Parts: sequence; structure tokens; C-alpha cells
Amino acid sequence: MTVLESILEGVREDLAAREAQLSFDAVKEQATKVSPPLDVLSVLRAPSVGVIAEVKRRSPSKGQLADIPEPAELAAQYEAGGAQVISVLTEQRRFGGSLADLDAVRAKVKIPLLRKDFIVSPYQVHEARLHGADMVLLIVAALEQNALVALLDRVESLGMTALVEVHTAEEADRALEAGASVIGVNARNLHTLEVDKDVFGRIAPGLPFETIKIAESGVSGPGDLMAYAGAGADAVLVGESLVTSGDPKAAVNKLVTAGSHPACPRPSR
Ligand SMILES: O=C(O)c1ccccc1NCC(=O)[C@H](O)[C@H](O)COP(=O)(O)O
Repeated sequence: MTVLESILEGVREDLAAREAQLSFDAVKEQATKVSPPLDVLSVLRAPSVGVIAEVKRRSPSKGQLADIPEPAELAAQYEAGGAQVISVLTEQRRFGGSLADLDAVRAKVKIPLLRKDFIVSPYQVHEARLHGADMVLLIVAALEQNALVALLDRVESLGMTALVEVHTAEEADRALEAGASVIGVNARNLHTLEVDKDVFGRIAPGLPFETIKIAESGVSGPGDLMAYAGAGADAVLVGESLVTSGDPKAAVNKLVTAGSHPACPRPSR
């Protein structure tokens, strides 16, 4: 069993437990009562190369990264540093996250929120909305094509934006066929955990001009952002280097400054 398959097994068990507590109909109904989602596409189309800053406690590849007792405080630092979007890892078993983290962050910051999890069911999409997410991650490697299409439609029908994650050219083709307008190229292979920062540069040039392109994983500082920007990234998604930095506001701000510097290569949009 690969790492991704093992994560998905736990995700499905945890999902079944939550469904037993709160029915699908109830989640759907309650989610209609929260404030409407923010317009993530406009934010990501800004002329500078943006930063999606992640609340990430631990990971299968690195183990414990940071305790993060107050995720809302970390998110506020990210916002103050100029992040465009905050990613909240809500998976519990491997990443130590929760929907309570999403609630806390939503109550604290005004910028868009990404629910970063392993979404396999429409239930989780409505749940994301109920807990204040504006954007939802859909991982192509975790989904059959019909499920990917159905989940993408579901996300968009709720006014949210899907970040459709790929790691290979074949997955990128599937993302485009499904109708993704935002594609994240993850440098991390979720089956082996190997990180290859060159994957973005191999895949992004083959994506349509109008597709918003996010480079995910392995960003340790402005140099990585500049390299991803040179290969066509509209934004970078960063976790580890921010949560371990000791000064998340400054760490985000360094990236944001690099992304808006005139010398930073910009996507041609
Ligand atoms: O981070 C992991 O080890 C991991 C393992 C298996 C599935 C997903 C995983 N991470 C999710 C992510 O994609 C990253 O949290 C995100 O791109 C930020 O990456 P980084 O800046 O390298 O922490």
C-alpha cells in the first residue's frame, strides 16, 4: 500500500464516523447558512506571484514540524505578512489538523481559506463550506475520473474554487478534462513522498494560458519562488519552511516581496 492509499484508508474511516454524527442532509443544510465564499480566482489573478501559506503541524514525510497551539494566531501572522490565501490542513491522523483549526482561522482572518485534505466524498465539500473554506483541494491521484468531475462540479456549484492537484502530465490531462481552472503541481509524489522541484517546470508549460498554476511543496525561500515563477507559477503553496521559520510573518513577507519584485519573472497572463 502506498502512503497515499494508507492516508485515504484513514480518511474514509474518519469520514464515516463524522457522517454517523451529522447526516449529509444536515451538513448540506447548515452549510447554506454561512457567509458566501470569497472570490479566490480574482485573488490568484493578481499581477504578483502570490503565496498560499499553510497551517501544517506534522507530515508523513517529516514527522512533527510545529505544535501550533493557536492556528488562528499563525494564520494572522501569515495574513499580516501578505499571504493571499491560507491553507489549513484538516486531516487529523497524519497531519494533526482538524475542522476546528479551520473554524478558528476563519474567525480570525479575512483572506480566502483552502481546506487542504484528502477529499473523496461530496460530504467533505459541504463540510468545508460549513467550516468557512473558500477553496477545496482535489487530488487527481486520489480520485477516479468520474468522482473528480462530480466533486469539481460540486465545489463550483457551492461558489467555491477547486485547487486540482497533479504530479504527472497524465494527471494534468485528467484535471483539464475535468474542467479545472486552478491546477496545483505538487513537487511531492504522494505515493513515495519523494520531492522533485523540477516537476512543475515539466508540467506547467503544457497547461493552457488561462489556467491558474500553483507550485506546491519544497519552497524553502525566495529563490524557490523565483524559480517556480520563472516556470510560470501564479502562486506557491508553502508549509514546512513557514511553520519552522520562527517568524512566520517575516518568512511570508520575504516570499511576497520576492513575488512582487519587478525582477521576479511573472506568468504571462
Ligand atoms: O507533506 C507531506 O509529507 C505529505 C505527504 C503525503 C501527502 C501530502 C503531503 N503534504 C501535503 C502537501 O502537499 C504539502 O503540505 C504542501 O504542498 C506544502 O508543502 P511543504 O512546503 O513542502 O511543506
